Amino acid sequence: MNGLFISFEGIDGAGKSTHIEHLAQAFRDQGREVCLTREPGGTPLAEQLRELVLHSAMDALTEALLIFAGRRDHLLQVIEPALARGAVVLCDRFTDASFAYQGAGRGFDLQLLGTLESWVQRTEAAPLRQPDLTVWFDLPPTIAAARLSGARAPDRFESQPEAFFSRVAGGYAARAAAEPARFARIDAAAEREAVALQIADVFAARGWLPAEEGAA
Ligand SMILES: Nc1ncnc2c1ncn2[C@@H]1O[C@H](COP(=O)(O)OP(=O)(O)OP(=O)(O)O)[C@@H](O)[C@H]1O
Ligand SMILES: Cc1cn([C@H]2C[C@H](O)[C@@H](COP(=O)(O)O)O2)c(=O)[nH]c1=O
Repeated sequence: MNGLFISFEGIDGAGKSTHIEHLAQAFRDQGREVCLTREPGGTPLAEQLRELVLHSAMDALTEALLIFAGRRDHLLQVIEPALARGAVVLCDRFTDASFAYQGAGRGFDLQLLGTLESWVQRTEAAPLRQPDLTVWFDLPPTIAAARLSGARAPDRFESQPEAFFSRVAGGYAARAAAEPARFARIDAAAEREAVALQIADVFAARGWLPAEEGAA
């Protein structure tokens, strides 16, 4: 069976974590091996880099390089081996987040991000490894902020002002417009159950899960 690489994207608080575990179980119920992972992070080394990126002050280039360094390790140690085994890789964020947060959010050079993407995502198995599907939780920043308010101590990204998240949301919209076949937009402002149904439809339409299996 072919591996499947699925990423989940959206601004902080968009609702990704709420739905990923249920999807993982739906795939397991179909007899699939599931690799549940995240970025930044996903390997011991990349988790250490995550701690730095989320909590230590640094300039935009340092931030981008650390994120892509972690991504390289994650891709080689976890994602590629899982895909080679035929597993379903469910990844909470991948490179679209770099274009949205570092590119659109911080104003970092998009061309340089493209160069890093092409270096880091070239593997023995793929000239440019990208997700087969990116589930994009689209949510206005005001709603996300309200959902997250008081929930946890904010990290370097979560403590950014609303204008930052408006730019990040615009960055995701631009990536989705550039690759409409890879992206599935979810109206994440809907009630939890309605969001789950939208996700179920996306997976059923691709024949990856039975119609009822994706709904929480
Ligand atoms: N459809 C929804 N309606 C209302 N609240 C929701 C909905 N979906 C998720 N939430 C709540 O919003 C908060 C953020 O959700 P969640 O942690 O799933 O987002 P996330 O995208 O994983 O965030 P982050 O990337 O910052 O970790 C949680 O408290 C969650 O219970
Ligand atoms: C992959 C990736 C992530 N980020 C940011 C986005 C989030 O604010 C944090 C991760 O936190 P989460 O609660 O696990 O979602 O990291 C980024 O700026 N660039 C990236 O490439």
